[in-house]
Amino acid sequence: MDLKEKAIASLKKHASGDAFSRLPAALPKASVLIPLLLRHGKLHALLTVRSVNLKHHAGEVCFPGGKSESGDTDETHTALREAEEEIGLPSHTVQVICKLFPVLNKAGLLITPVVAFIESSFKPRPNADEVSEVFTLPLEFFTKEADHSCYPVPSVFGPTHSFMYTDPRTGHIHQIWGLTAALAVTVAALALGKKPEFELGFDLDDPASAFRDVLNRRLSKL
Ligand SMILES: Nc1ncnc2c1ncn2[C@@H]1O[C@H](COP(=O)(O)O)[C@@H](OP(=O)(O)O)[C@H]1O
Ligand SMILES: CCC(=O)SCCNC(=O)CCNC(=O)[C@H](O)C(C)(C)COP(=O)(O)O
Ligand SMILES: [Mg+2]
Repeated sequence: MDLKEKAIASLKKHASGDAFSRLPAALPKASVLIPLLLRHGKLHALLTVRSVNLKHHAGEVCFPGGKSESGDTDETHTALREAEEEIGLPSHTVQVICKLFPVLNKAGLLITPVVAFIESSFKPRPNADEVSEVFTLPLEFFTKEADHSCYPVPSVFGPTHSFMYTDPRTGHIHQIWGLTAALAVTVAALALGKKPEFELGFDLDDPASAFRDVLNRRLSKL
């Protein structure tokens, strides 16, 4: 099996399917697309920098995504629609792999991560109202200690991860932290089948129970 097939097989084992379909329907929903691609023989992930003019998370690094709209058929539709709106990613070129367990953020928004492969030749067209920059980086970056630190503040799993990534193409330094870092670390560990050099916060052999526990703990506090 090549790198991409291995990643797909491994990620599919952790698909949440409809395991969370009985959650309160009234919860506001959002989706993020975690776009993976092959570049120079390695798995990469695509991230965006949010416009400084946005009301929420201005200037922060995040995956393409956003809130569910009434016309969306499901969480995957939301992720693909948002990615098309924000970075001009044509939905029909995307190979959706799976949905992971949703995460409930502090604002009570239920966020479903959708993992997908995109074409290596994809050229982003950022919508300047929402996205100021798009960059890709090797997925294994999120398994290394070198540019990683931890804040002793609880995030999705364990402490809050933070990474400083210097994009060799632009020289820009990007901080990736909080929810986005937690999702990136999770997908890197699952897709590469590799334990990070720092504490992951869940058992790589059985992430589904950790994801379910986190969600149930958050839901019980609603
Ligand atoms: N054309 C536009 N110009 C400015 N802001 C926009 C916009 N389209 C969407 N937004 C805002 O961008 C944020 C992200 O949208 P989305 O969920 O579609 O990704 C939302 O704000 P809030 O985060 O304040 O709700 C939304 O209102
Ligand atoms: C949970 C809060 C944090 O972790 S803040 C830390 C760094 N910022 C992020 O990880 C961005 C988190 N926010 C998003 O990904 C999006 O705002 C969203 C998916 C929650 C909603 O999308 P929208 O585009 O409507 O803001
Ligand atoms: Mg958005």
